[in-house]
Amino acid sequence: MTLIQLSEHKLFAGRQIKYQHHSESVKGLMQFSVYLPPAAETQKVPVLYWLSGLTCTDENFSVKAGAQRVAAELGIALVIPDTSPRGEQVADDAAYDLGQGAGFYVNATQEPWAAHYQMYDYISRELPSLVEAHLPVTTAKAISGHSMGGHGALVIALREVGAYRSVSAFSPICQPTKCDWGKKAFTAYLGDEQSQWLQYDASFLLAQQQSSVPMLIDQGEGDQFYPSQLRTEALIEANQRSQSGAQIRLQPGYDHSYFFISSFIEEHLRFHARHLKD
Ligand SMILES: N[C@@H](CCC(=O)N[C@@H](CSC=O)C(=O)NCC(=O)O)C(=O)O
Repeated sequence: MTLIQLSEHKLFAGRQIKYQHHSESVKGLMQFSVYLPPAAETQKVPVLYWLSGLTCTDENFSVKAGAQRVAAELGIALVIPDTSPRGEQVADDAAYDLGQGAGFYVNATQEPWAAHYQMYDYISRELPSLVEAHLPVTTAKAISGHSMGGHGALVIALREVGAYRSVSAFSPICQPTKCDWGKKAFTAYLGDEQSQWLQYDASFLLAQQQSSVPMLIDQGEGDQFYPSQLRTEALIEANQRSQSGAQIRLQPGYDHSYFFISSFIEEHLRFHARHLKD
């Protein structure tokens, strides 16, 4: 599989690069961005995967989060994929919370979505293999994300036991089986059988077992989607029930935007660095 470089910018002595490639999982062209810190010029570096939220591409986090300065200092690569398959041949919906830009990081089983919406496999298997084969990175991985992407990061880290050194999330959709965003997307992508939904519900997965993956979550108390869509309390309860030791912090006054993410991204990067450098 080849990577086609679309753009490159020097940034904090490292490189911000956008790639395009054919994906076997989603059966089409995908784009992702990478930040390679200066250390990657001379050695392999660990990677933080960032999963974005509804309506996003790889651009939102790349230009709004302000993560690259600290990633440069810590010697961590950032890999920032798109949030769904794209293109005229790919099923879509007029609403912002279904279809292109809203893949929910699941493997769809229902038509017309199943042909291309295989985002779980793309993020958890194909993309790391591609990145590790073509870029100067080690196999040490962490994962983080925002909102729909926070849901994706938590579900992937909880299901792929041992694959990620740490997981973090900003304003994650904690219990998608019980909120309007999740119920709409899961009905479309996975069908009406709700037992199929639970494999993608972080609160359900965390309640089932004591998780050993270090986990940090920040939720703004001024978030317009909190608590109705995000259901943070379900994750807090699951964390208590399973005694998993996740840090789940409520941050007074912060909303759902990238202003919140940029306020705490440094703490998340330093949290991941501690586990990636072990
Ligand atoms: N357009 C919608 C809300 C869309 C939105 O807020 N998207 C968030 C993620 S929400 C959960 O996944 C986002 O990251 N937007 C991109 C950005 O750069 O801020 C509406 O109007 O309600």
